[in-house]
Amino acid sequence: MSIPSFVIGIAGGTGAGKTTVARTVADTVGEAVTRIPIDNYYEDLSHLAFEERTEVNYDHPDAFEWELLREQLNALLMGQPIEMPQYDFEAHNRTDERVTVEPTDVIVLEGIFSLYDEDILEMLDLCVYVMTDADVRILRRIERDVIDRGRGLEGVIDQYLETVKPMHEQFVEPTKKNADVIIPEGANRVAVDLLIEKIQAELAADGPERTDDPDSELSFSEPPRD
Ligand SMILES: Nc1ncnc2c1ncn2[C@@H]1O[C@H](COP(=O)(O)OP(=O)(O)O)[C@@H](O)[C@H]1O
Ligand SMILES: O=c1ccn([C@@H]2O[C@H](COP(=O)(O)O)[C@@H](O)[C@H]2O)c(=O)[nH]1
Repeated sequence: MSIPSFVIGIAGGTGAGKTTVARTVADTVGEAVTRIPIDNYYEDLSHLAFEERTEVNYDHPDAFEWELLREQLNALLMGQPIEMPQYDFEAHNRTDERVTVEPTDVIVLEGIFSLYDEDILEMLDLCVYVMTDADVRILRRIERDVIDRGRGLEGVIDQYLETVKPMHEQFVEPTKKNADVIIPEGANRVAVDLLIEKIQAELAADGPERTDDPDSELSFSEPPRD
């Protein structure tokens, strides 16, 4: 088990390429990286019928359970495992399942509001905003929502115009000012390679032999963050 030493937030509009960037980083760097999708922290809406859940504004910050996200991120930073909720986009709801996530050296927090909450910003060492034009994002989203998230074309377009676009302009896009790095177009190879190099440099600076095994001569402990 590790005490995370480097925490990255990856924000950006829907379809910008956040998940693709985060997955590429995690797949390349390997098991030192844990990916935390903020989508897993949408409020539990089990008290609503499916039809009512389709009417919810999922692009407003109030749609998320911030307290749980702060608490679980904080626990990881203290070296404690969490029981991360899971989200089902087809059902518009959290599932009953929880997945145990052990802390690793690098945490990647990814989602439209990764750079929104002041307390979470305090926990991030590197803030990334993936910036992709709105027309490209909506085209990507139509394809993804229809193929992967069980949606109809008309519903995707209505939702985009009624909530996704206005909330993006009001709440998501302004968080770009919190970014240290802006990645154009999502899976931008040059930018993603630089991000991976930065992470590998941070890991190397922490020591290649790093371990928290108390029986190891190389073991060490770090004080929890403020
Ligand atoms: N640079 C890129 N060029 C082309 N397609 C991309 C690029 N980055 C991401 N995509 C594609 O766009 C879609 C949405 O990307 P995703 O990472 O899921 O976006 P987000 O997580 O920001 O909603 C996916 O099908 C992904 O393969
Ligand atoms: O039940 C739900 C929950 C969320 N959404 C939409 O998902 C996107 C955020 O995910 P990305 O991977 O960043 O696109 C957000 O824009 C919500 O509108 C949903 O449709 N239903």
